[in-house]
Amino acid sequence: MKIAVCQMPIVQGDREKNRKTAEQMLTEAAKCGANVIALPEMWTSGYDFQNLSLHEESLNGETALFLSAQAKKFGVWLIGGSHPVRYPDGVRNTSLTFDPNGTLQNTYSKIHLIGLMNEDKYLVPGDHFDVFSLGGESAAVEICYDVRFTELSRSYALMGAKILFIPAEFPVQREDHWVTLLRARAIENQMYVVGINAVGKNDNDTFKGKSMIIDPWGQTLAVGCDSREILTADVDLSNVSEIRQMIPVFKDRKPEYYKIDK
Ligand SMILES: O=C(O)CCC(=O)C(=O)O
Repeated sequence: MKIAVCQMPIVQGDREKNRKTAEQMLTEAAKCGANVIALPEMWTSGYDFQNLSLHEESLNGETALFLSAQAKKFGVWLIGGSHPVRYPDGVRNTSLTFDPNGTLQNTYSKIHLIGLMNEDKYLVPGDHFDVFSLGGESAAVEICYDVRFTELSRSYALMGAKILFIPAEFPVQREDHWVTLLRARAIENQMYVVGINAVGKNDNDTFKGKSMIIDPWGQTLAVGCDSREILTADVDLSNVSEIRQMIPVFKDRKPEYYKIDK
C-alpha cells in the first residue's frame, strides 16, 4: 500500500482557494502512484469559527461530493481530512473516507474538542467511533487533539485497527507533543500511524507541518518539512502481526487491574 499525505496550506475562511489547493495536491499525490491519500483537519475553512455558518455543510454536501469524485477519478482510497458537518445536535468536525469507487466507507466526528482553541464553543463532539475495512485491512481515523487521549487509539487497536490516520491542524508551538504523541501511539498500539498536519496561519496559531508516517516499531517512514509537501511511504501491514507476536503487548495486558473511569 502506498500512502500519500497532503501537507496542505490552509487559508482560513477561503474555501475556494483551499478547494483548489486540495485538488492540485490530490492530483500530484495520485501521480506519485499512491493508492491511499490523506488530507488534513478542517481543510475547507481552517478554524474559521466566527464564520462557521458559511462553512458548515450537510453530510452529503459539496465537500463530500468533491471527495467522492476525487477518490473515483484517481481510483484511490481518500481519507478526506475533516470539515464542519451539520448534525441535528450541532456542527461536528467530521472526517469522511471514500473508497476507489467514490463510496463513503467511514464517518468519524472528533470526540475530544480542544477548549484551548475554542473549538468546544462552536462545535459539538462526535459520539461514536469504529474501525473500517481499507481494502481488507482494518483502519481507523481520529482527529488532532484526539491523539492525546490514548484510550481512543487503544480502543481502535483492540477493535483490530492496523493503521490509524490522524488529520490535524496542530500548532507549531507544541510540535514536540505532536511528534512524541504520534510515535507513542504507534509503539504502544503496534500499528501504523499517519499524522496529516496542515501548514499556514490562522488568527491565533501557526502550523508548520511535520506530518509523519510511522511504522508499528516506531520508525519514521516519512516526515514533512514546514511547508506545502506531499509525503509518501510504502507500508506493509503484515508487519503489524509480526511485531504483535514478537512483543505480545495485547496478550500481556492486565485489564483486570486497570482503573478505567466510566
Ligand atoms: O492538542 C493540541 O495541542 C493541539 C490540538 C489541535 O490543534 C486540534 O485539535 O485542532
